[in-house]
Amino acid sequence: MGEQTIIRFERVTKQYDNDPPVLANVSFEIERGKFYTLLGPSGCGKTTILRMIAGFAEPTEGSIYLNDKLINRVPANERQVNTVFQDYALFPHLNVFENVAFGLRIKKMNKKDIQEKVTQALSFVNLEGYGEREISEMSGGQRQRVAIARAIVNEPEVLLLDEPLSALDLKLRTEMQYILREMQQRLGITFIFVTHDQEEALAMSDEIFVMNKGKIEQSGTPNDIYDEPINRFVADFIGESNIVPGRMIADYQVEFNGRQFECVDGGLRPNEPIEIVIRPEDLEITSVAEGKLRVKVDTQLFRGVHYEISCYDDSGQEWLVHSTKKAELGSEIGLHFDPEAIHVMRFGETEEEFDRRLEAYEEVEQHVR
Ligand SMILES: Nc1ncnc2c1ncn2[C@@H]1O[C@H](COP(=O)(O)OP(=O)(O)OP(=O)(O)O)[C@@H](O)[C@H]1O
Repeated sequence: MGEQTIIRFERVTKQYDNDPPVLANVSFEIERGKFYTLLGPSGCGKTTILRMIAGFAEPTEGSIYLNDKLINRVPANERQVNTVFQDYALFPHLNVFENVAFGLRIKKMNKKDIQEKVTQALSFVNLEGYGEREISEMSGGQRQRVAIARAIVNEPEVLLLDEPLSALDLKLRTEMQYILREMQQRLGITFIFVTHDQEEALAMSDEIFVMNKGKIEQSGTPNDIYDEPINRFVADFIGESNIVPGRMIADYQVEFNGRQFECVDGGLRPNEPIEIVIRPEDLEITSVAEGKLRVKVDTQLFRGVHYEISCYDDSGQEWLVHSTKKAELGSEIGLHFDPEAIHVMRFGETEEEFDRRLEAYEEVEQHVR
């Protein structure tokens, strides 16, 4: 375990009754002082991971370590971990100050220290001077900040945030994203943030775990995940992509659309079936003669910063283009892209599907030989 590791999951499985496991054999490490995001569709197991870190649920199998200590059975109140919930879970009959002071009063801290710590926590979330307000007098965004102040006042080592922004409107949500990110950097606390919003994850995180059906499909920095998705599930979930089937010819050479193209990816076997990803913003509109692909423009939407243009090639494959240039509906155009724009993925939506397909592929290979 690295020096920086604060939390470690080792082959953790969580199963309720005889249902299929909601988490299956999950292993990962969380480093101190970073902003992590668990990203994935509803029901993939994000909250289950948070609940196990907080101590509200126990793993069925496997081990969870906090600061190198096995904590599978350590009660929630003995962990240096605090949670901010989606519904804030504030006490409506207490004012802002008392909501934030609650944990400190339970710890029987003296009055002067409580005053100092609560004032500091409120100023961290830009709510200085709001202590005497009732919760009912606070807006959604302000309540969210009270909930965060209540969590950080306990000086946890890890702060868990379960979709804390999902009840806010878009403008407030963006504002809170800045506040949270900035606060995490100032406090240096490890944040583990749960969301199903990929833009939020990309904007805020040092590291993202992309989850699907009780597994982590891929972990990495926002750039890694966006630029180098490992499979179709991740590519589809993070941003918009053109995903087409193809074949590896050799290192740095792929075939798709019946033609060969240079790329910068290698390391896969010649002839291996692959899928290639090209992001819509990496496709450039040009003349048919100059384009690497020839397509017909089908629809076009103005999105403010760019046009979102849907085109089809002769084989009926759709190509989505984000372009600052406008195209003419129904016209034939060329699409240009650089070798760096081609990202090669192993074929199949998920790792499991990939393994099944590879087995089938190897069987066919043996027959051919
Ligand atoms: N106490 C429980 N008993 C039985 N099944 C449960 C229990 N808690 C969670 N589950 C199931 O575990 C799965 C994962 O739930 P979890 O809340 O971790 O998902 P999630 O990714 O956080 O989803 P969401 O984004 O909708 O909150 C779901 O299918 C859920 O129904």
